[in-house]
Amino acid sequence: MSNCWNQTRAATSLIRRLKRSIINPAAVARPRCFTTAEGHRPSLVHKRSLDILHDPWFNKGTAFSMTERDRLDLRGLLPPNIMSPEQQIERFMVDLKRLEVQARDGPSDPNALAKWRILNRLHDRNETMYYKVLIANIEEYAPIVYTPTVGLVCQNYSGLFRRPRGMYFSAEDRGEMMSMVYNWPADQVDMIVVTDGSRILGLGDLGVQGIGIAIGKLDLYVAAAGINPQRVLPVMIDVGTNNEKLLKDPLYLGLQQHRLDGDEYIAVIDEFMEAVFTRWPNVIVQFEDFQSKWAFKLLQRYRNTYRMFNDDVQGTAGVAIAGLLGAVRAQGRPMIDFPKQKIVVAGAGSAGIGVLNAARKTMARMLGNNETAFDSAKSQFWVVDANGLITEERENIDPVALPFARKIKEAGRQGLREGASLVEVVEQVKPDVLLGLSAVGGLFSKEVLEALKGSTSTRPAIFAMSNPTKNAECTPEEAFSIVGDNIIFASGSPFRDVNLGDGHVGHCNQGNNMYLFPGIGLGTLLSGSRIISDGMLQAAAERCVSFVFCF
Ligand SMILES: NC(=O)c1ccc[n+]([C@@H]2O[C@H](COP(=O)([O-])OP(=O)(O)OC[C@H]3O[C@@H](n4cnc5c(N)ncnc54)[C@H](O)[C@@H]3O)[C@@H](O)[C@H]2O)c1
Ligand SMILES: O=C(O)C[C@H](O)C(=O)O
Ligand SMILES: [Mg+2]
Repeated sequence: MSNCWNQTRAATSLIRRLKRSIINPAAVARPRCFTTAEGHRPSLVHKRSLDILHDPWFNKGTAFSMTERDRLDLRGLLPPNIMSPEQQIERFMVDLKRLEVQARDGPSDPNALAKWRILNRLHDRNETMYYKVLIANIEEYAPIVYTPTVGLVCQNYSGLFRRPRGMYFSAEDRGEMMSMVYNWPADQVDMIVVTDGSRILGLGDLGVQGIGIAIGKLDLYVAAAGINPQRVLPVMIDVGTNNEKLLKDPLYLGLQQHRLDGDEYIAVIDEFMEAVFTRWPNVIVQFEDFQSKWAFKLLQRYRNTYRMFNDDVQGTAGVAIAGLLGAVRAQGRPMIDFPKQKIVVAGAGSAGIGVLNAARKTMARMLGNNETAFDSAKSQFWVVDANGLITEERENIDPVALPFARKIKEAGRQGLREGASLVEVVEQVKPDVLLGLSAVGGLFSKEVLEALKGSTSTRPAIFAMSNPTKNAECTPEEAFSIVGDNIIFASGSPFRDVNLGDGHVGHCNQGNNMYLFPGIGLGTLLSGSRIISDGMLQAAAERCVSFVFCF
């Protein structure tokens, strides 16, 4: 819910300066013969000649000085004119900016994939320059290296794959992971983002191609939290895929078998966790885009033993809390009014339930933090999934959704029943907030938005948080035109602000866990905490609120 990259950058650059030796890529592991930007901290490089030019961690391309060229056996391997890093970037940006002549970037940027390719090639040959470009233009290129373009990249990954990035552990590697983990060249890894590709954004099971999401998340760890790019590791755990199209595609790069399940599945993830924490005991592992069925189970299984968290469950929750509190403020009410908000949530998966749990805890704290407070907080939520309103009458209810099932009598008094449709629920409840984490594009239809006009709030909030762009529950244009100019709007993927006429702007805030997960990782790294506790996540969410401007 924030357009606050500037503040985030200012904060992280401050931390970076304070903790330079830990997290500044320029200051760590630089080869002895290189001159760093600050001109200090030499470090050893054993490579010579073309091996250096082909190593993205050390390659400086045309920016190698004459002395460096002599020392590293590079003389004659590069054009003679030595470029400054600034000139190199200028030359690169000419190439990239050419794509913006015909089309400005944005949610439906037709050149997004072409831009991703150009940036990815730079990432492959010169990491330092890649991150300089990304950090300097983060607002512009986050939607390219991250959501929404990363979704398209994952969908097409088998075709786009050129050079490997990160590690792949597959079901075929059972029994081997403890030794495989030593194939990674870095002796220190601070951050791993791991996925099993089972629920990539709102795009479903993309199997091995889901590694793109781990790469995109780690790009933000480097660009927004200043983590050393040599100490990040994207990981794909390939236990197969249930995506029939991929299973039939001869060019698909992953295991062509159905997903492992049950104990077999857990055994693979257990082996992976043991292997990475044996080699890098201080690493932090972010679980990303695991289908809900496993997201909660794995979080409970590991969270008290390993330094890990689940971004979709816990990162999203923190950002949503920041947005929900920001909305209360934008309604002109004191934050303490948060427990009075009526919230309809569409989607009861890893993200929806994560948000509900955190919102309930936050409300309960505001109400006195006792059993009664905890109980009365849950009465503020109405949860609708693919089968409609969730009540205690629901058969085979998912245990994680059970605490939010409405009592059937209570629902009846409101004119609602088990399985009531989203329109009916919005009509009857008249919520202050309508929040979507359903992965269903267009779910907030004209009828649903019309119903929200009856909200008891002067400024109803609509959070269409599903990704990527086409999966958003509604667009800001639809929300402003149907519900009215006064709404508070946020989306998971970036949209442009809406021109409301007469010089008025309908602001589209962004509600994406990218505003939190880099801070969760950085905070854990710097604090040295052995686990990532609820208290830490709550503190992170509260910090995030202070950066939020909900228009
Ligand atoms: N903005 C963010 O930071 C952020 C963070 C995490 C997830 N997400 C997005 O949230 C979406 C859901 O993620 P998830 O992990 O919870 O997925 P999931 O598949 O586990 O859950 C989806 C939920 O939506 C429900 N649903 C399906 N059709 C529905 C309908 N017609 N009406 C109401 N509910 C319906 C399903 O029953 C299920 O409960 C994805 O698009 C993902 O990209 C966004
Ligand atoms: O990846 C994102 O953009 C947010 C979130 O983690 C998601 O799964 O949609
Ligand atoms: Mg995710």
